[in-house]
Amino acid sequence: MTITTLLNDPALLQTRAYIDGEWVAGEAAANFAVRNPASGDSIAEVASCNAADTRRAIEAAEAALPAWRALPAKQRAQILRRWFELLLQHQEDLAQILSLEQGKPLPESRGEIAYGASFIEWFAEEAKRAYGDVIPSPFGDRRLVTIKQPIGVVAAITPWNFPNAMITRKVGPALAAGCTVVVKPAAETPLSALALAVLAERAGVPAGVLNIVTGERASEIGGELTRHPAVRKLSFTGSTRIGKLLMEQCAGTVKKLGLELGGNAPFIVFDDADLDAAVQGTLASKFRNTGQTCVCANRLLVQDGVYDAFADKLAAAVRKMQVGAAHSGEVQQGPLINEKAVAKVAEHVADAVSQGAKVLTGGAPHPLGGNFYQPTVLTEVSEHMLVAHEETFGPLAPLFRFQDEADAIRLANATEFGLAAYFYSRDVGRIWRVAEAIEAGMVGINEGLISTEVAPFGGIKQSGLGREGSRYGLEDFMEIKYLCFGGLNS
Ligand SMILES: NC(=O)c1ccc[n+]([C@@H]2O[C@H](COP(=O)([O-])OP(=O)(O)OC[C@H]3O[C@@H](n4cnc5c(N)ncnc54)[C@H](O)[C@@H]3O)[C@@H](O)[C@H]2O)c1
Ligand SMILES: O=C[C@H](O)CS(=O)(=O)O
Repeated sequence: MTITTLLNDPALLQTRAYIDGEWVAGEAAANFAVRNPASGDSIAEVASCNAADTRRAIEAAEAALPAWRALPAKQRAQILRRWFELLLQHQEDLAQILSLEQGKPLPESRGEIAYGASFIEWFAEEAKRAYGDVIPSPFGDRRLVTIKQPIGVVAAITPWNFPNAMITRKVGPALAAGCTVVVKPAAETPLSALALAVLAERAGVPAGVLNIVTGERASEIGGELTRHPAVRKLSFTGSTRIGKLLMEQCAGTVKKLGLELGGNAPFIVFDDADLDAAVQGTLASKFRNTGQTCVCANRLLVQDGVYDAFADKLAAAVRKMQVGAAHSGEVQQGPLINEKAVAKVAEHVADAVSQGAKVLTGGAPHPLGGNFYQPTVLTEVSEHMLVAHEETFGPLAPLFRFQDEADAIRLANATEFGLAAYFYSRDVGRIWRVAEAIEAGMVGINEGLISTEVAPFGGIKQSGLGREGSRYGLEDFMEIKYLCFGGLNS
């Protein structure tokens, strides 16, 4: 299947990098292959950029900054609005591209395109609300105000698991604030990023305001983005390991940081929970994107009295899930992104079983082979197992037992991560006690799907810094300037 036969608008399939409003092959005129994770087939050959190309992109963003930041916010908002409308008009094509290069089922890809577009819509509106302050002056001869100004050139480095939304969740507020951006998408999924740039160009985003630097040499490109003095902020979404590395690299030029990192979400089922609702919440939270989201339930903590009933209900629901390639028909679980991801799931299952866990369903690679793994439920899992401390990032639901509320909170918080957490209870006192005690940036209460553009997305502890989306998201791309007007009595 060739990708262009799937598209209504084949021009959305770009394979060159986008620098200073030009589609370029890159200095070395080299390419790298983008592959379909369901089959391993090459989908396209994409420009492989190097440090020199990255410098050119940063210089283009720097040159475009004065005019873009000087544009009245309402005009920036109008351009973002047009981009949002184009994203929705081309939702099907963008979803086809996304499913082919990332593997998620088409309904999930359509959902991601709508979710990604919602950030552009939201920040088109927020652009016009970057308010300052008038501060009551303690001085008779002075007046005090603050104004908000864009941080400047932003570098954005994004992951493969949401190759559309993780870019718009950064570029939306950055452009709304008056910043210009250089994006380095994951080498696994550059086509979605390039398609976003095609539509941004059509929407009227000026040359140099948005740049897409594609390539498989992440450390070379990232080295330039994190050390170049013209870059004033790095916005990174990815693993905690790489986030820490990039933090260190940014220190030399004291860049502002936005970090959306790894997770290890607890999903707590109390004995007063609606078990059917908890099962649906688990399917939504644990198995979305075949378990490859940062906010996936990673540990299911189930109170002793309902453990067996919940385990049986969950296993029955998981067994019904269809596994297959996105374009093979109606499936709920796709392939993992690569064989390394499959190996990690297999390692977590083998480690747990070797220490006494039981396989209730799944527990082995899928008969389809390749990057497909059976959706799996393990019982009798304990906190000494790898799956208790590491983010699995795959279709594995490990069930831990707990006795009481204090035990649940202790287990839930026994991690260096603090991105998302979930719990099911119908006791209002318990809900408030647990919601306040749990160490996470976002908490789903009787709900497994919590992400939306209107709410602050982000974590605490080693899950990151800052928030994306919501009314807070624009602040993360702005500086506050304090103005003191003196001499009023002279
Ligand atoms: N908190 C969030 O919002 C969020 C969202 C999605 C994914 N994640 C996390 O990301 C991880 C999975 O995504 P991943 O495998 O793409 O993560 P990753 O950290 O390996 O890669 C993320 C991005 O960083 C780039 N990168 C890798 N090494 C680099 C280097 N040395 N210098 C510069 N760039 C480099 C990659 O090319 C990619 O673009 C998981 O831990 C997941 O929890 C977090
Ligand atoms: O995994 C990355 C995304 O942030 C997940 S979500 O779609 O924003 O919940």
